[in-house]
Amino acid sequence: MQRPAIRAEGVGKSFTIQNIRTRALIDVSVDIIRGEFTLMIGPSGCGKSTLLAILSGMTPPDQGAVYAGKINLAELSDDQRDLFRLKHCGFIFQGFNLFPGLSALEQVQVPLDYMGVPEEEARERARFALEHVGLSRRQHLRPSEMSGGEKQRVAIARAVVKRPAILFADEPTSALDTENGQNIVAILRETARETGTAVLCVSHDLRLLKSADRVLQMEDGRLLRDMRPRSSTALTG
Ligand SMILES: Nc1ncnc2c1ncn2[C@@H]1O[C@H](COP(=O)(O)OP(=O)(O)OP(=O)(O)O)[C@@H](O)[C@H]1O
Repeated sequence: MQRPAIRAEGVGKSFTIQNIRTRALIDVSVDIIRGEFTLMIGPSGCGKSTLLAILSGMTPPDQGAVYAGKINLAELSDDQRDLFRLKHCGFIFQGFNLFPGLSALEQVQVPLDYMGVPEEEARERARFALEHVGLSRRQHLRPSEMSGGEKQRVAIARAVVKRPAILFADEPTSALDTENGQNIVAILRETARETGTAVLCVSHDLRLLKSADRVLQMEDGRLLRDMRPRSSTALTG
């Protein structure tokens, strides 16, 4: 049975700047499934980042609901949504967002420290997460001593160490060459398969299409198509 980690229902979002209103999202309904690598594509400005921000509880929608289980994120306070993100969401960004002064092992431990996990357990879990991304031997290195691909793998380890229900990746391969990019995608897919995490990846990189379990295509604030490339079926659109 397909279990959604998060579900948007009739979500709408607009931004108004200098009296000009932009409808970033229009009546978007979608569920992101556990254990799947879902890719979200679409032209610049079509609403991908806004949807990602709403699904992760970073931004509240103007209309609609976002369910994590029975909890509607749209009804939570800012503090409650912050706590939801800390406990249940992992994030990976194009620019890695690592701390310059920390070793790989320390970077991965940071979220566990915030969550109050005891030091020894945090260290053990961080080591295991670095092993998952193939960096056991490089755990003492700082970002300046690592390649782009290695830095992104540390970022993945830092995101998965929390055992999040959902992992959001925003353009995770755009700063990497083909080989490193493919390596990162393989790790993200494996993470979904092995841990049951729902991985939602926003990307312009169409090379990722062949690795995705599911592809969501957006256009002008709407979800245009919902496809499963390997089974060649379009669920909608
Ligand atoms: N904070 C904001 N204030 C005003 N307008 C915004 C804001 N965030 C997004 N928008 C507008 O909403 C629309 C959707 O933007 P969004 O960033 O979600 O698109 P995107 O598909 O992620 O684009 P890209 O691929 O270029 O990152 C755009 O027209 C954008 O200008």
